[in-house]
Amino acid sequence: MSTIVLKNICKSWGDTEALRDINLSCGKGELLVLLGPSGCGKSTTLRLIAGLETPTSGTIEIEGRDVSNLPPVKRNISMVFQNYALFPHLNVAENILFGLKARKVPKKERRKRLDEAVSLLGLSGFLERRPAQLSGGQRQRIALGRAIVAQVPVCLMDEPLSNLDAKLRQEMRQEIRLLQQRLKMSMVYVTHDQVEAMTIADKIILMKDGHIEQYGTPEDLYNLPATAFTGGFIGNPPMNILTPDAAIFAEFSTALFPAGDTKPILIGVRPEKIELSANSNIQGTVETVEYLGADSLLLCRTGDHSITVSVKGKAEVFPGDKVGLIWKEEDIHLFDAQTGRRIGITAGVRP
Ligand SMILES: Nc1ncnc2c1ncn2[C@@H]1O[C@H](COP(=O)(O)OP(=O)(O)OP(=O)(O)O)[C@@H](O)[C@H]1O
Repeated sequence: MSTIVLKNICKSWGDTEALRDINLSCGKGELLVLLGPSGCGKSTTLRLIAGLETPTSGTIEIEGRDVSNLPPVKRNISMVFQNYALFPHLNVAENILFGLKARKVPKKERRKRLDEAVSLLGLSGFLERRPAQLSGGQRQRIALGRAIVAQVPVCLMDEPLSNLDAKLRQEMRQEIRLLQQRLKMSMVYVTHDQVEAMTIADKIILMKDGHIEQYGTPEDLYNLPATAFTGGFIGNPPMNILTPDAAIFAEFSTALFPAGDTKPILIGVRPEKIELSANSNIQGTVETVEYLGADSLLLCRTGDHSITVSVKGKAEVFPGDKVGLIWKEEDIHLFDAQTGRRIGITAGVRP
């Protein structure tokens, strides 16, 4: 059974249409990531689930109840914000327990839940400190502590790691994932960072301009992007999206030009599927080389395109070098140039 269900949700402010006909569900114990570029409507969707905004139309169900008209406190959810929303004058223990006190949970029960959260999060040495005396990662743990002691089945997270440095973000996202699994929480997690989404999600909802572009597992979005936008958003670095030129058609005539069909297309090729080859019609000039340790990223100019190529190890090429580029037919993703929609189910095959 789904814990959270949104049906036909629309949200506008005056002329600004933030969300258009959003339908989604988050299964019990599932971590659902809302992903997309700035302004696509992720936070609005989360705030609607939390009850911090009201939909213009549509309904929201949590654990089988229609909560569309209920205030946040009646929705049985916890929420973790980007800025942690901690009280500066309260110490760690008081911050964690604030919500429970407000809900008049008995003192003994509060103590028990605090002890559990503190040991789960490794905060035992810090209980007397105030937020200003803690690092960003420790503050984020307090915000998580609050969500844990609430002991509610649904937790909403709005960009919870964006104030942390890259290394801490990586550690904390694993911590959040482990906690979510251990406590069997249903979680909706907002981020604009596709690496974060790919690494922690059971399912991803990729949003664009107030609608859902694609819904699926991280593997679905990586292997079978439904649109050129998804291809260009998922992957690190993202897929190259190219308008085929004469050289690409010459190299891949059978895959791209089935009998008589001349509909304008785009092709998508992942940087890690491209190889350097002396025997290719697709010739380019290396513009930049970035050595990352395990692999190197090359930016190559070919005709009107800049193509990103990911090469294992240290690439023995330099800016200005002429290179040939090649990839396998089955690694080509075809998209309709007008709609951006994927053509065919299997990459490289047209219907
Ligand atoms: N209170 C508001 N009044 C008017 N427009 C709003 C309001 N809140 C959000 N919007 C608009 O709704 C759209 C979606 O905003 P939202 O904050 O949900 O996007 P987002 O995907 O979370 O972006 P970001 O990653 O930058 O936080 C934007 O165009 C935004 O300007």
